[in-house]
Amino acid sequence: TTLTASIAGFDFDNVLLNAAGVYCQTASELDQILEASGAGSLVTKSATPAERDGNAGVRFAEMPLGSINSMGLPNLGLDYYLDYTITHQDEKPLFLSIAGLTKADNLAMLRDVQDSDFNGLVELNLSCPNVPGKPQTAYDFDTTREILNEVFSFYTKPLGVKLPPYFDIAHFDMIAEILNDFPLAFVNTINSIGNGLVVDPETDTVVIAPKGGFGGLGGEIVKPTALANVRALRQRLRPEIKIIGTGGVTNGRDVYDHILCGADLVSVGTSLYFEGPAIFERLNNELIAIMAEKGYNHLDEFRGRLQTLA
Ligand SMILES: C=Cc1c(C(=O)O)[nH]c(=O)[nH]c1=O
Repeated sequence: TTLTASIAGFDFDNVLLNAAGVYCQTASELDQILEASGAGSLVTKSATPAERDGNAGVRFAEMPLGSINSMGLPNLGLDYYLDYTITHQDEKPLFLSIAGLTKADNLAMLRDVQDSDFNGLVELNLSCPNVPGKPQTAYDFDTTREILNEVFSFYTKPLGVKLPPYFDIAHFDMIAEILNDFPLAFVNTINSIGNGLVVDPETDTVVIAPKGGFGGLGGEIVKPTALANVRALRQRLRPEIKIIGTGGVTNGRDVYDHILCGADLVSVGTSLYFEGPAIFERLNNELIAIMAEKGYNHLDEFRGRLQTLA
């Protein structure tokens, strides 16, 4: 059974990696993903130009069927993650995530990356839901088109975008129409479902401190939304634009379902947070077992082959 996939000429020896934000803040965490059996790649914590502390107080919590977070983009700054990825990019193809708080920051960081020795893939995060006062860029279609126009006027290395979940068929049409106009290597869908609210039944309070308890949802609970976004974008995007499926992965069947809906790679956030990097080997083994049951030897025998009912 082969679990290989490729994006923009990079060959991955298996489809799994971490979701940006999880197990990717420091070199020590990143090393654990890099060395984890079963992880085909890694993505760094979304970077801003300078180091950020992020939001104050309790900013992550487990909840039934998943997690809620309002980290507020804590990160060690672009140069830290550039250094890490440049140092290790010959071992595996790597993703560098950036999430500027302004268009100017995104463009400045991309110029730095363009002029650096980084030769991996950039994941431009247009979907951070947790910076107070900042909307999720990719819910603003005009701004999204404007940013991509400026990015591709100078950035020539492989680049993809991290998208928030959409919940309206017309929005799938609108974002796909924009993305199809650009030489994107991939899209990663979904980011957390923004601004959920969880109540602690013991204390009648919210469970995270920032933003009055509003935060991004991840884990099992988001799987149907994640699969819908993978499927809808696969059906609409040019085939050259690959898809990284993210959201709701807890077992091999979830990985299989993302691929069935059209994903080329699959990333794991909440479950990785709770189980640690050993999860990658378990997920690969479970995926292989499902493929064996169905008589598949290669992912492309079933990628994108979700059937509809007559
Ligand atoms: C980059 C910030 C993000 C954060 C965060 O740092 O709060 N949390 C998410 O669930 N998704 C993000 O994109």
